[in-house]
Amino acid sequence: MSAESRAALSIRDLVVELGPPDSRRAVVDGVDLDLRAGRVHGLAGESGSGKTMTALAVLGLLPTPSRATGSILLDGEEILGLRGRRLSAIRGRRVAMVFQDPSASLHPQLTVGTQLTDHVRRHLRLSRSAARERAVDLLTQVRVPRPEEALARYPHQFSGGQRQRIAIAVALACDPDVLLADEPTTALDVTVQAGVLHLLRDLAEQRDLAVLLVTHDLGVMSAVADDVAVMRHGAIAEVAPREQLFTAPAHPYTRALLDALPDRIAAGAGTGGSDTTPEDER
Ligand SMILES: Nc1ncnc2c1ncn2[C@@H]1O[C@H](COP(=O)(O)OP(=O)(O)OP(=O)(O)O)[C@@H](O)[C@H]1O
Repeated sequence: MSAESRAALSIRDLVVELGPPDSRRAVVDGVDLDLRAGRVHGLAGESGSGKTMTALAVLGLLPTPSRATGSILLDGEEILGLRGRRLSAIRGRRVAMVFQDPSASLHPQLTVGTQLTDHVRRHLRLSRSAARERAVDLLTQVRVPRPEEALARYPHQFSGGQRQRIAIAVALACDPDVLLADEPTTALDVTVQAGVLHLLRDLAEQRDLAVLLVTHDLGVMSAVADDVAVMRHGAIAEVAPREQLFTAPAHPYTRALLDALPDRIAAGAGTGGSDTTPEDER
């Protein structure tokens, strides 16, 4: 625990090894990371550095065969190694995840309304009308235009940016404390990326949500992350507040990553964007 508020999620000495016991390979090798309520924590690093495996370990979603050791505390409670009902009680309810491809979280043959209301009715035991009200409220929060009408539509009837907003609404349906977002804007047009990133930033603040934003793109970090951890070869090379990381990187690897960025981003200008849904996402 630090002098500040206790971390919503605290990862210590996480080691993830993939493969059968006789040929295990460590892809995460001693990661320490604290996620705090109301903040966006960036996890950057090149492809294959172990960012996704770190996030998947939190939710017990690692590929098999694999082994994860260390500690992952959710509000002080150990969740690494949980299985069955104890894991289900956490996955999607207290810790939720959105992926690069929103289709991974959305059922193509169910309306948005059904997906949102089924989820909250099952987990929160709400009446049909209360669940519908909550679904409209969630779609409003993620800034999907005309939320009442959106409930009756199917995922393919929305643009990629809107689909990702809907996937975020589904992830937030049970009011989790922690949201893991793995490359949530990588598949989107540059013009709509900024809107989704700013949405994550606002949701963290408004809902007191701890967000882990996994991306290989430091430009994305410069737009929204409060703190940035840089990962390399399965370990954290450096963690720092965004400003500090961009202006005075301590680790040579971070400096090399920053040197490879266009000047506009390295200066901390970010990817721009606004708080509203851009017209071309509608
Ligand atoms: N299903 C899998 N089976 C075996 N090895 C895997 C599997 N998924 C990932 N790996 C390996 O684990 C290592 C870490 O991968 P991980 O996906 O965590 O990296 P990453 O930093 O998220 O990269 P990227 O940005 O490319 O997703 C890589 O060497 C990768 O090849």
